[in-house]
Amino acid sequence: MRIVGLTGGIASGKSTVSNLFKTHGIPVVDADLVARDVLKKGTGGWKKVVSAFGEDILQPDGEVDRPKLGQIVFSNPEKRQLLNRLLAPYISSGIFREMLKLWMKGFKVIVLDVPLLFEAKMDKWTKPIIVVWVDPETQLQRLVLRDRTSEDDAQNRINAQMSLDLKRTRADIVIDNTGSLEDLKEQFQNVLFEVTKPLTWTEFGLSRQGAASVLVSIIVGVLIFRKVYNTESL
Ligand SMILES: CC(C)(COP(=O)(O)OP(=O)(O)OC[C@H]1O[C@@H](n2cnc3c(N)ncnc32)[C@H](O)[C@@H]1O)[C@@H](O)C(=O)NCCC(=O)NCCS
Ligand SMILES: Nc1ncnc2c1ncn2[C@@H]1O[C@H](COP(=O)(O)OP(=O)(O)OP(=O)(O)O)[C@@H](O)[C@H]1O
Repeated sequence: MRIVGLTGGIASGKSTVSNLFKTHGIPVVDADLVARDVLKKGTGGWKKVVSAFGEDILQPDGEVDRPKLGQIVFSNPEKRQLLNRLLAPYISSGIFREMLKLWMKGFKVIVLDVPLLFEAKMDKWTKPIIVVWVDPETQLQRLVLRDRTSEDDAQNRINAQMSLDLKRTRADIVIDNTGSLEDLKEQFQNVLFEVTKPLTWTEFGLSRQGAASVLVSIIVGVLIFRKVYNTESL
């Protein structure tokens, strides 16, 4: 199985690119959705976070008040690191579970959309790595517009991540999403071509079909060996 890494900065356009993959039949594991699940009321992640940050971060219905927690962690690096540390094991196992489901369904190419792919060192699982880059002014504008937030708040969130310029140096493929959606779709055609190239032997071995072929080869090998061995010992 080919595990494509998709990352970038906040509001750089990862979800927009993810949607293009999905419309072309390539499934996407969305780490933000996994991170939401592991913070739902009553889960292990929720318990850890409530005991570390206190009940003040809860809404009256007991769910985490996400904007409130966001304000705390995006303006305080130590608290953000604490939240990351608490949730990281739940997020990685959630991502792994989603990947396993897609593996069992027989998908040969899947995309992991992980905003903190490099920060969480998940880049070693993925090849190729796609970074969706955007110029800083456009990123800030789009974030303010999408989240209807202040420039200060948006800048805090941008500053909480590794810089997009550094991320692009670690990419196999860079998508520059500073232009229009039409520009993006045009670049996406090349990306799709790269990502859907025939699998390498290693990728094939990691796919469900590859694993099945290895298993069948082993069984056939053992049967032939036993037949030859039995014939010789007669
Ligand atoms: C702080 C929380 C509650 C704020 O929730 P909110 O609904 O406002 O934002 P949402 O989860 O939709 O995230 C929006 C974007 O913020 C950025 N972001 C989220 N968490 C982090 C983080 N810990 N560090 C840096 N950037 C982050 C990502 O680019 C993400 O796409 C939430 O982001 C969270 O639980 N974060 C910790 C989990 C995490 O690391 N998520 C990223 C998945 S790899
Ligand atoms: N090329 C583009 N032209 C104009 N608007 C765009 C373009 N690409 C994305 N957008 C808009 O910019 C905003 C951010 O895009 P998107 O939500 O895809 O970013 P993201 O990287 O997934 O963000 P997050 O890290 O918060 O999940 C959205 O409102 C989206 O509609």
